[in-house]
Amino acid sequence: SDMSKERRVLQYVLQTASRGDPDSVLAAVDKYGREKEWNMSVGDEKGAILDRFVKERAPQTMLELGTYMGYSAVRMVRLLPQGAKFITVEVNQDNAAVAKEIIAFAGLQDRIIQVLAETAEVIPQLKSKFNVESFDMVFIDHWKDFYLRDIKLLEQNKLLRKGTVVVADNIIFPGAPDYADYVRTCGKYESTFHEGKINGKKPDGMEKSVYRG
Ligand SMILES: Nc1ncnc2c1ncn2CCCCCNC(=O)c1cc(-c2ccc(F)cc2)cc(O)c1O
Ligand SMILES: [Mg+2]
Repeated sequence: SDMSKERRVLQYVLQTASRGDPDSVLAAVDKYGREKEWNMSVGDEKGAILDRFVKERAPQTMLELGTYMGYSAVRMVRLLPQGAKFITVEVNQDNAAVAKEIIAFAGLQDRIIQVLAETAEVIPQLKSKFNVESFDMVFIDHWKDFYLRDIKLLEQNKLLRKGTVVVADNIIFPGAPDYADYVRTCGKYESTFHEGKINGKKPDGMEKSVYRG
């Protein structure tokens, strides 16, 4: 069978980006998405907003739900201090394999822990298996109808603390209305919406929710 779209993106990155240069890897994924085939990575418009959140929080421990091809992992880890712990969870084996190669090409493999699992299974194991006390920052970008279930799992497993910044992609499209309603009204978060288009045209945005502890 011919290769998947994700494999075509990987091939383009390997052929056009510079090994060990995360910015060139991000630029290659964005360029392929603009000129050849769109892909559901967070992209450069919302990515720039994410950059700002990471720089402001300077997290020592970070969790990502939904690795996909590793674009947002490369994007965020390139801004983290050397000793920071970054864990990213992906359920799709093929996409996780593509992500592993993209992350390695960017030279960030020693700074990213990739986990192949359903989020609901791994969240309760993070403290014991990955020696995590709590997260300074979380990026949620997996199945939209799992966002609410998983932020409640993070709360129940005491993985959030006062000041943890939880960022969720796709609040408008494909949409996570139950999640948005929860973080905005439950009283446990200081929540703000940050608009960012998909592929320069489709209205979307990310919710930034700071846990009150
Ligand atoms: N560890 C785990 N546990 C559970 N599910 C897990 C998982 N790891 C992965 N998944 C499964 C995630 C599947 C991808 C989720 N993302 C999306 O579905 C997504 C779709 C769009 C989109 C936009 C315009 C369109 F026209 C069409 C689609 C944009 C985005 O930014 C998206 O993030
Ligand atoms: Mg997304």
